Amino acid sequence: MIKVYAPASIGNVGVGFDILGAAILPTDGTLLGDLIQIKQSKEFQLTNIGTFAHQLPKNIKDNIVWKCWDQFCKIIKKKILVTIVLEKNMPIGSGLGSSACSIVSSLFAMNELCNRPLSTNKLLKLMGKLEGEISGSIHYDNVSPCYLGGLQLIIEKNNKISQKIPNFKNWLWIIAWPGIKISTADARALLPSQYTRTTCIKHSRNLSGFIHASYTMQPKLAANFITDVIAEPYRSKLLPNFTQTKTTIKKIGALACGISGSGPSIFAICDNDLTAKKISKYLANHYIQSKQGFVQVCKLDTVGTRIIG
Ligand SMILES: Nc1ncnc2c1ncn2[C@@H]1O[C@H](COP(=O)(O)OP(=O)(O)O)[C@@H](O)[C@H]1O
Ligand SMILES: N[C@@H](CCOP(=O)(O)O)C(=O)O
Repeated sequence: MIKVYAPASIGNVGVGFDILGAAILPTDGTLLGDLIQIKQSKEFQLTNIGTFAHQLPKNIKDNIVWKCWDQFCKIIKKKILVTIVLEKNMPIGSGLGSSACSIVSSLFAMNELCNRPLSTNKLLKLMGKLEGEISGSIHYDNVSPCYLGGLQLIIEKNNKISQKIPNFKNWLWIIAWPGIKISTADARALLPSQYTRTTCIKHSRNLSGFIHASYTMQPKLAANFITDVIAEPYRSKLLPNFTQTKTTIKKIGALACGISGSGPSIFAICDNDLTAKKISKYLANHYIQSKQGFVQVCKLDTVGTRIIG
């Protein structure tokens, strides 16, 4: 039996719509991600457990884990019968890469069980394909950091899908899931198909400036480039009191703040524990909308998906 853990992720990271993603790990050691246990068996079985198992589709063939198993077997041209236990710890429609956690953990686990017939690149390509089937269009900014860890820049060039970029080890990434659901597909449908030249220039300056500041180790400059002119202007209305929350968090001392993925989770970045505590307290008291919601102080998960048992 193989046990695999796949971490939560922040898609877009504010400044890189669809092409920047960060894997995160709570500083208190909480495993904020999905777990998959897999072993070969006489027939295919999938059991869902965990806090958010009740949110999963009732029909087994609608569970993305079944789709991953089915497509993996088709690619390797062998029907490998397995028993899978999915520990669904990530809320669906959270903006924390919930579908990516299930996609990456199940494909990673199948590939390990079958002695890695697929290369890293082929596996990541398949992950992106399955993510696209769920959200309506392929994007790698959740599956790539979830799989490979760290801060991933989606390049899709020279037969490479993504590459890790430098990060600031003293950055703390505070995430808050308010306890409500926003479908990625719906949030993507909200975005315009075209942007003005001014917006394109602003976006390219922000993204290239962030990458430049990351490589030249200028944290304050990097944080100042974390501005979303692509998705936030259209999606912020879906998030409860987003504008007020963002303004207050910045006043408390956040270096940057934005929508995590397609929302409703938000993320804030700071560089010290005291500010992280103040931001967390504010979010817990003002952004959480139901008892299911949560706030976590995280660091970047530099490892990504791994075998834990
Ligand atoms: N194992 C799974 N984990 C997450 N979502 C799943 C899974 N299996 C099927 N789904 C479906 O995929 C969709 C995921 O929605 P999405 O908005 O992309 O979530 P997230 O943004 O959290 O990844 C939902 O309709 C959900 O029912
Ligand atoms: N780039 C995507 C990211 C979606 O992240 P999720 O965690 O909400 O699935 C987008 O913004 O649509």
